[in-house]
Amino acid sequence: MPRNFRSLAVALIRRLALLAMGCTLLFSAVQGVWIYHSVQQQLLGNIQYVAGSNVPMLSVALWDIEPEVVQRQLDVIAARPGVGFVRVNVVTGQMFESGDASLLYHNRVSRFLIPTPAGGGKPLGELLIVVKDGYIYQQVALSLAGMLLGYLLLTVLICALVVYVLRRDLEQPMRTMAAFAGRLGPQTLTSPLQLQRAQRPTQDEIDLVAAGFVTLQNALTEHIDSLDQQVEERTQQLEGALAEIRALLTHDALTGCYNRAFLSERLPQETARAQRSGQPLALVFCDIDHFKQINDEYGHLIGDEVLREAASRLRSQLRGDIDWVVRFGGEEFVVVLPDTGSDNARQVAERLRDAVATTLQLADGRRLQITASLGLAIWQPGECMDDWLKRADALLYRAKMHGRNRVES
Ligand SMILES: Nc1nc2c(ncn2[C@@H]2O[C@H](COP(=O)(O)OP(=O)(O)OP(=O)(O)O)[C@@H](O)[C@H]2O)c(=O)[nH]1
Repeated sequence: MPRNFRSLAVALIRRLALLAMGCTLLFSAVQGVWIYHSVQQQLLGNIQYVAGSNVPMLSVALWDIEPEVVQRQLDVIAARPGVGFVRVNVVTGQMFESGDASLLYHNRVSRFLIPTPAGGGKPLGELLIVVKDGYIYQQVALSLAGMLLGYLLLTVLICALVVYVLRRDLEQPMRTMAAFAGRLGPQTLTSPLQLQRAQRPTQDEIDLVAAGFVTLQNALTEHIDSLDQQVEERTQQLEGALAEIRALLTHDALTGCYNRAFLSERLPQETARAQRSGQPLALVFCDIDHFKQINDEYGHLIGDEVLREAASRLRSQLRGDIDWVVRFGGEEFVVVLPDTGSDNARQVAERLRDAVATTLQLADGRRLQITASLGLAIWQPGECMDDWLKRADALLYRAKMHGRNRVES
């Protein structure tokens, strides 16, 4: 988890809580004013009622001059909720009080005339009921506290519900997708994304993102497959090119025979093997007769064709996987015959001479007679490669001297 990570749910809850707090304060202020007025109205209504029910009794008590009764009645009124102080001013100058007299100067005062019991004549006095403002504030505070508690509970409930829905429908699937993306690698690329969400008839944003993931995954898989295919194709091309390069390193491009580099590497191996096994090893030096004349008379392209034809005819007479032919240079070929003694080698050399000696029919209708001279030398144990080649070359020279188209051994 990154250090600066902050969950969406937490961020949302913080904002929701702040908003709820702001709204609660605003509503509370409005509600407070409204509650204050309604409590005040209710209290004044109560005082009207109290006055209405007590003034007749006070009137009788004053008329009958019963000060104890008047005082007792005032005490009853002063004990009522919201009433702070009560006073009766009698026209005779007498005064009765109950409650906290200091409230008289700072609080709302309701005044009621006390008529005579018969109702006629001058009033007997005046009843003053002082409302206790503290009582109103207390009532307002109580109502607001209850309301705030309600708001708080509602906010907590809403936040809990939001957290639950966010966790289940947003946070968990997103965490699963993040973990899935984090685990993605060549081995896991084909493993499906499993969100484990309940089946719903509708789709939401998470489903869209998950579908996008699957599309991306498929595209990646396809891309990697096509890359694999390209790599395979390129590898095959490279291997083909490498095989060609290897063939060029050991083969002659014109005739397809082995080249001299191959001869230098392979011939010592053959002599070592012959040394170990005691088996004979023969070498035939073969040279096309009057090849310069062929070139001069028919051109180099025909000369090349003659070389290709001669090489093919030489190869056709040999054991494919045992004997081998080298283009030694120009129109000279070296044929190596492992496990071949002098009699057999002589027969093979004659066969080679016979195969090469032919008349070629050219495209322009002309006919071209070709022959070859051959020198056959059997390897002598301990003999080095150069000496052996020189011996075969000397025998070839002798075949040329003795009239060409022949084998000397
Ligand atoms: N067309 C062609 N000619 C080549 C190639 N390599 C060498 N030659 C030619 O082969 C000829 C060999 O001639 P020489 O060495 O005088 O031998 P020759 O004419 O065959 O005479 P003898 O060997 O005595 O019968 C030269 O003219 C070379 O230019 C090649 O790859 N293609």
